[in-house]
Amino acid sequence: MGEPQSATESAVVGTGVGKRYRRREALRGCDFAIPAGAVCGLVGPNGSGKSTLLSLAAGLRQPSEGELRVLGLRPGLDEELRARIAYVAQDKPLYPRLTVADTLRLGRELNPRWDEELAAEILRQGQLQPGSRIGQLSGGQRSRVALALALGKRPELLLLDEPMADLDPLARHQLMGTLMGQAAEHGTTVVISSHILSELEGVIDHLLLIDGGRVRLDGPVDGILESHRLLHGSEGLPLDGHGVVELRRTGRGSAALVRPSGPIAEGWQVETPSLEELLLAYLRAPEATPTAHASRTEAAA
Ligand SMILES: Nc1ncnc2c1ncn2[C@@H]1O[C@H](COP(=O)(O)OP(=O)(O)OP(=O)(O)O)[C@@H](O)[C@H]1O
Repeated sequence: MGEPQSATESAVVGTGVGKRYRRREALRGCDFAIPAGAVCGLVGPNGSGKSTLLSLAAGLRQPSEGELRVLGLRPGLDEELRARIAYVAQDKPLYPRLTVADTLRLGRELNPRWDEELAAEILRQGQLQPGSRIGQLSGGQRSRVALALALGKRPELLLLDEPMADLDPLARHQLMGTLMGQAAEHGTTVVISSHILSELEGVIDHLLLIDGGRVRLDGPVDGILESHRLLHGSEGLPLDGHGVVELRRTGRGSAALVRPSGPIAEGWQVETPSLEELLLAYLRAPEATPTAHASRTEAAA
């Protein structure tokens, strides 16, 4: 078994990763590095390639081009990796005929580092009956079982594909708290895809934004926010020389998200964007200049 990754190493590294499904190109030329111990938000519009990227990292598929390393190994090819990562797919595949208790027993039998107490607690919080069949649970209840299995495994890397999408707000809040507590306690790297941007604020410390199968942003959240400014002002104020991610009209004038390259012209009201404001601007402006590499470099500087 390989050595655990130190905090300075990367847990997931993509180099020119591409994935093609027959004629459709889902990912192209993706370069990124998610540090070990990070909680990484994987964000992008529908069909941008998030699930594809997670399934590659989980070793369920192989890249069509480039290289992907997970905990220093090749997912799907290096067998030992299977025990060290947990993957919760978007459709939460579980055995519908098994009961909740059978499912937990399977987790216990298959995973040497199984944390029974944690898995059982997650199920108890959702008031799930051990004798209930998986096939008769609601979508949110199945998500809870899938998360109990994944967390109970005590993985070094947790890959979560929209894990909270069908949970009610209270359950989401509670499970996110459990997830973050466990990640902090055990130094688990978490990669979580989500469309609920407010859910990621204050939770993730690394951002991977993909759009149209390409990486647009990859870096520490603090550094990315710090390298952008949100501007409000009257229409026609100059933005010369700055990298403009988005410029739009508002009821009272103009708003812009920019990557400043020097002093900002007088008249603009200047703020550092929140994570949600930054992500919304990028998602609204899909054709903006690709900035992935520059962001990472600046954020690291
Ligand atoms: N098994 C498949 N066969 C063919 N094309 C696929 C397959 N899975 C995904 N795709 C295509 O690859 C692209 C990326 O899909 P993917 O599911 O990775 O996106 P996503 O960002 O996870 O989307 P969403 O936010 O809707 O879940 C899409 O154009 C999709 O139609």
